Order: sequence, then structure tokens, then C-alpha cells
Amino acid sequence: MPRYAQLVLGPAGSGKSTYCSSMVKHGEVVRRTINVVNLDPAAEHFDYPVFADIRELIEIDDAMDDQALRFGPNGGLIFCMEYFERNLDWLQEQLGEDEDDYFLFDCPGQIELYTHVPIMRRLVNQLQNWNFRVCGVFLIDAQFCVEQSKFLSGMLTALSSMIQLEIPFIHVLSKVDVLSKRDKKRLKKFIDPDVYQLANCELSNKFLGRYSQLNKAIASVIYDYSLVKFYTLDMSKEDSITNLLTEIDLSIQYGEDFDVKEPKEIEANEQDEFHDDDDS
Ligand SMILES: Nc1nc2c(ncn2[C@@H]2O[C@H](COP(=O)(O)OP(=O)(O)OP(=O)(O)O)[C@@H](O)[C@H]2O)c(=O)[nH]1
Ligand SMILES: [Mg+2]
Repeated sequence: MPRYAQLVLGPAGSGKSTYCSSMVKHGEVVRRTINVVNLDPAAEHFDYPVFADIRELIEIDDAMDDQALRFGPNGGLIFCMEYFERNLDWLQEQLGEDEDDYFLFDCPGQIELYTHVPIMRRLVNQLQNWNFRVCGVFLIDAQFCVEQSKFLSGMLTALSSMIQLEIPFIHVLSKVDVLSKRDKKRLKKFIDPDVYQLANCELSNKFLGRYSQLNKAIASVIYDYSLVKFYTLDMSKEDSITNLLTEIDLSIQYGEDFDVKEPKEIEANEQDEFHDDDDS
């Protein structure tokens, strides 16, 4: 039986850890076990029950306090992730070998990990060797959408991660509950955006107008990768979480391998329950 993994990605503060804890809570409601692994050596706070924590292997202070290394926060984080990459047997030990496990990996927000540093790609390869079906869930703070150029830059980061990791991706606009009614209406044009229209919309802005060729080129790259589908996540609505999890499960064919109960099996179970009721 395959195992299932979501790499929860996105810029710092986009809502990755909050997403993980809301998925765990949702799992409890629908009686599904969803485990979370913290992969952020610099994490200070999260409120989900952590199944495995990279900080038991190495944490950011180990790198930054070392007088010989003399790292700053970003260099220290990359150092920690390189150390993690050399010690993936630690992760294997933590994950165990149970079948049809479902894990969320709460990843660091540093962009370097998704542009040119190969660590996350190696992690994906290793998880796939351990029989995991892996997808990327990329969060962009919906408040980014107030300005098209910010939104386009968020999309480029998502595109870079897609190219780097070569796994199915679900793109999420997070923190929708924070938006005003007006901004929620404006959001519609970002869910299935006409990227060309977006790229051109700032021509009026004198400064940005000079970059119209660049914006058009960015738009065509994004369009070619059919990146433009976004899902919204409004934490205040249970069905928003349900719908998003359904899309993600589809992208990793979660549940396709469960043995479908034959009708007679279901009937027999119902009979048993029926008799049990009689005996009680
Ligand atoms: N209103 C609202 N606030 C949110 C939501 N998701 C996250 N936040 C807030 O946004 C801030 C950052 O959320 P985190 O979940 O820590 O973001 P993160 O991506 O894990 O951040 P890093 O680990 O630093 O990269 C916190 O103050 C959260 O309470 C949301 O859906 N709605
Ligand atoms: Mg976090």
C-alpha cells in the first residue's frame, strides 16, 4: 500500500504551520489520522501535535552559536537542512513503515531551498523510494493579491518550486478570512487569472510600465506551465478545508488503493451491528 505526503511550502509567514494544525484538527473531525513532521529547524511555535521534529536532529542555534561556523539565520538554516539531508536515516526511523500513512511536512520558508539548493529534491526522491506519493501544497498569502506584481512574484516562486521538485502541486491562497468583502470579490480574478491581463494591468503605473515586456514574458511562462489554478483557503469555513483536502487527495490518488468493501461485506457488518443491538 502506498503512503502519502504533502510538502507544505510557501514564503515565510504564508500560513504553513497554521495550515498543518488545521488539517490535523479536520482529520480528527473526519476520523482520519494526519501526522505532521516539522522540517523547519528555526521553528519557534506551532500548535499541532508533532509526529517528528527536525529540531531533535539539529536546530538553528546549533549552527548559529558555533563560533567556527559563524552563520547568520539564512546560512544557518541551509547548513541545518544540508545536515538533515546527510541524515535522512533519522527521518526514516521516525516515519516507521506503516502502510497508507498520511504525513504533512511543514517546510521552512527560505526561498533558496526551492530555487537552486537540491535538498528538497533529494527529500522528494527519498520519500518516493519509501513508497510515498508526494505532492506540493504551495501557500501564498491572499493579501498578496492586493497588488498584481506581488501576486506575479508569488507565482514565480511557486513555479520555481514546481520545476525544482517535479511533483504535483496544489496552489493555495491562504488567510482568505482576513480579506475585506471588497478584496474577496477581487480575489475571483486570481483564482483562474488571465495572467496576460494581470501582467498588463500595471502599464498605467509609470515605473512598472517600463517592465511591460518582462511582465508579458513572465505571464507566458506561468501560462505555459498551466500554473494558474489557485484554491482559496478560508480557515473560518470547514467546507473550505474539506474541498481543499479533496483536491490534494485527488492529486496523490489517496484512497484509490483502499480495498473497496463488497456490498455483502457491508451487509454482513450491518447484520452484526443489528444483532449486537438485539443482544444489548
Ligand atoms: N486570520 C488568519 N491568520 C492566519 C492564517 N494562517 C496563518 N495566520 C497567521 O499568520 C501568521 C503566520 O502563520 P504561520 O502558520 O506561522 O506561517 P508559516 O508559513 O508557518 O511561517 P514560517 O514558519 O515563519 O515560515 C500567524 O500569526 C498566524 O496566526 C489564516 O488562515 N487566517
Ligand atoms: Mg511555520
